[in-house]
Amino acid sequence: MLTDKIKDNNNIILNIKNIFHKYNNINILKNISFHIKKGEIISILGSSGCGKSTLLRVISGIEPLSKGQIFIENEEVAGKSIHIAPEKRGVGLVFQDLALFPHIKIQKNIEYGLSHLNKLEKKARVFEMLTLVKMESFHDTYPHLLSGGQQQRVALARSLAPLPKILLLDEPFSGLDMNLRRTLCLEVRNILKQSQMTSLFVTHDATEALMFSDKIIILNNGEIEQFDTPQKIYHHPKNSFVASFFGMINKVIVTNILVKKFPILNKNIFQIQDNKNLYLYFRPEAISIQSQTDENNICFNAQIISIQYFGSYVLAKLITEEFGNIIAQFSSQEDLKIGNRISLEIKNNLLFYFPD
Ligand SMILES: Nc1ncnc2c1ncn2[C@@H]1O[C@H](COP(=O)(O)OP(=O)(O)OP(=O)(O)O)[C@@H](O)[C@H]1O
Repeated sequence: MLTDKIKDNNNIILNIKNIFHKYNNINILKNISFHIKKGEIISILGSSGCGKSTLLRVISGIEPLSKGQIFIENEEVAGKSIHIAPEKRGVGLVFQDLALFPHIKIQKNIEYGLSHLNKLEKKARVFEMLTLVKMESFHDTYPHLLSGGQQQRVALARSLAPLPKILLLDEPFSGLDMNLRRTLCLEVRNILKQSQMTSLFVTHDATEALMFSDKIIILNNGEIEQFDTPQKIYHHPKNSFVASFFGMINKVIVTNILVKKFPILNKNIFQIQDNKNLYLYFRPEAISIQSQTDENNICFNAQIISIQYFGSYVLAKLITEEFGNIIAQFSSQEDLKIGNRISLEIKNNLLFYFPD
């Protein structure tokens, strides 16, 4: 209905329309379009140099746009002959190098950016933000006396204090050790959800993107490969680039011999053109020890040639007649030994097919 559509449009906080950005005449961002609704947390995931930070800089206004349009709450902030200054866009920023002022206490650090409020309002806002990030007892402390994770929480409180329309986070956890990184990632997600803050988060860590986001943008060489929920991106990747982004993946060429052996493959691949090689992809965890023969699954035998232990799971290198050498993930509770012959299966819905 029209009223639903209008409501939906009003819900859009950031709208990016066909944007391009060039450095030294080289296109770094190429025809990027997407939008973010109120309260959504979106990640931009991509390898080093693909343009993630450039995209954030263009949205914040630190970099001018080469072409296209950017709207924040329906106001055009960048476009043909329009460039609203960064401080007037209502955008909050959180970077890896926190940029807390070292010589002033936490309370004053958070008050920075609240000059439009009176003394009482400032105090109330600082307390509210410190409570949100569970740092209220540290208001009278200097930044250098806090741990890395605590400093990052204060930096978040400072960016949230002016109540920005959208928060841009550029690899905010990358300076921290892995355990703290994962814990803080979930904590920050809860804080952002609690405050209904619309957020755009840059990372090159696939697990972090899966944990943190409502939706993920996969960026490759300045272009969007896929924009979808973590579940869809992981289980229904659009192409081999996206499928390969989340850790190890097995890749096997589809031959007539393979299709003859596993007729179920034929059912799945009818849409593929004849003149292109077609590859079958499956993740190590898609392989499981066969419970019973099911013609809808791919069932095969393998011999274990090596086992790598990771605590709760193991990665086993297998040799198979059908697929050559492949990698499988099993629970470390399984009693597996090098040289064992095992019967395995891959569920039909865990197979991907892409031309290459
Ligand atoms: N100021 C600049 N002048 C010229 N080229 C630049 C400038 N800033 C970035 N680039 C180039 O633009 C491309 C994209 O850089 P960007 O920093 O956006 O990548 P990124 O995806 O954020 O990478 P990383 O994950 O390593 O931070 C890179 O090739 C980089 O060398």
